[in-house]
Amino acid sequence: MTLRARIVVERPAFRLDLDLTVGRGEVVTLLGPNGAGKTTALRALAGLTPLTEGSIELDGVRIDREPAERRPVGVVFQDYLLFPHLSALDNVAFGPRCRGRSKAEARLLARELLDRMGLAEFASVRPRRLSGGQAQRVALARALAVEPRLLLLDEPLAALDAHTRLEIRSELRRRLSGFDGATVLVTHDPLDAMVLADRLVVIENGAVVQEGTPTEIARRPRTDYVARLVGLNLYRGEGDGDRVRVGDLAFAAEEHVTGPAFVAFAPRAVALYRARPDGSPRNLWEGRIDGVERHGDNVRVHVEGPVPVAADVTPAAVAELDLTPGRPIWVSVKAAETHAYPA
Ligand SMILES: Nc1ncnc2c1ncn2[C@@H]1O[C@H](COP(=O)(O)OP(=O)(O)OP(=O)(O)O)[C@@H](O)[C@H]1O
Repeated sequence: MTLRARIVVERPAFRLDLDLTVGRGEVVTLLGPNGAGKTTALRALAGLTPLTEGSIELDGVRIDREPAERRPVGVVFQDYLLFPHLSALDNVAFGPRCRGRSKAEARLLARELLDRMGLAEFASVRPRRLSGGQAQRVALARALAVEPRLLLLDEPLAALDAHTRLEIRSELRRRLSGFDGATVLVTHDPLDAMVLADRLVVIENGAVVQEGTPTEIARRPRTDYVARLVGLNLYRGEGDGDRVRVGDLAFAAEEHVTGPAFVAFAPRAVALYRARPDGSPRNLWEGRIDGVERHGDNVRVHVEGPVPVAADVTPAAVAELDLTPGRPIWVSVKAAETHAYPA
């Protein structure tokens, strides 16, 4: 493990108590409602908030007694906090300079990083002339410039508009997968969490309530918050432009994707049938009822099969469908309600 931490921060009306381990190259997302303690945890890892108790080890070495600027940690803040009066290049070169690199070395390193982020031609541009996505890449380059072994990102997509967000989300995932240290990311957006994380750690009121891969968490929520949060079926597969293959299934979706792809749809987009439906709707397969539970005014049906799926049906439909666990059932999802995007 690269990062091994026990983070305890006490405040008059709040206590954060968190065990966190993150492996090499792993992206762990801290997910939780407002006030859960996510930012506090991140700030404690960065050395910006003191620990009340606990310790933080990176590659077996304790870093929690080191001041922030001595820790091998890179941080991307929510609004990036780029220095407005410095060019993109100097923003990125700032960290290495502070850590004792010569001006020429720091600028060389910064230039390489900006190149890697596809920002070579923006090196001399000041932050206010960058788009949200570009500013985020500069902030990521700046965090990586100190050659961190731990990368921390606080709501890295929050400053972007909804349209840019989709694209930047996939791009950020690719960039994070190229980093071989440990990454801890904080968000309260479930889709960001699902897409960006190898593993989710859900925190509520300063404590971990659930931990696992996005699929595990989505399949078996343990708290109302998590259940509401993951109101999505989500799979990872391979797109051929027309369909996205997930195991034995090939999903037709609204969007066309080639290469590694996610497929997502809401449980309310899923229709269930006792017998194979007439015609040949796309995205159709046979499964077996795994479980049934109340979900707001509806009933959530879990179906096992080639992929596990959650379907929301009305109480009236429940009677018609005979939802006994183990019973075979046909599942279909409209392509128009199925979303695909690059993984
Ligand atoms: N500087 C501070 N002094 C005192 N209390 C604070 C301070 N910062 C945060 N808190 C409190 O600590 C708790 C955890 O806050 P924190 O910002 O870590 O939550 P969060 O999960 O990041 O929430 P959000 O998603 O709203 O950013 C909250 O009750 C908050 O009011």
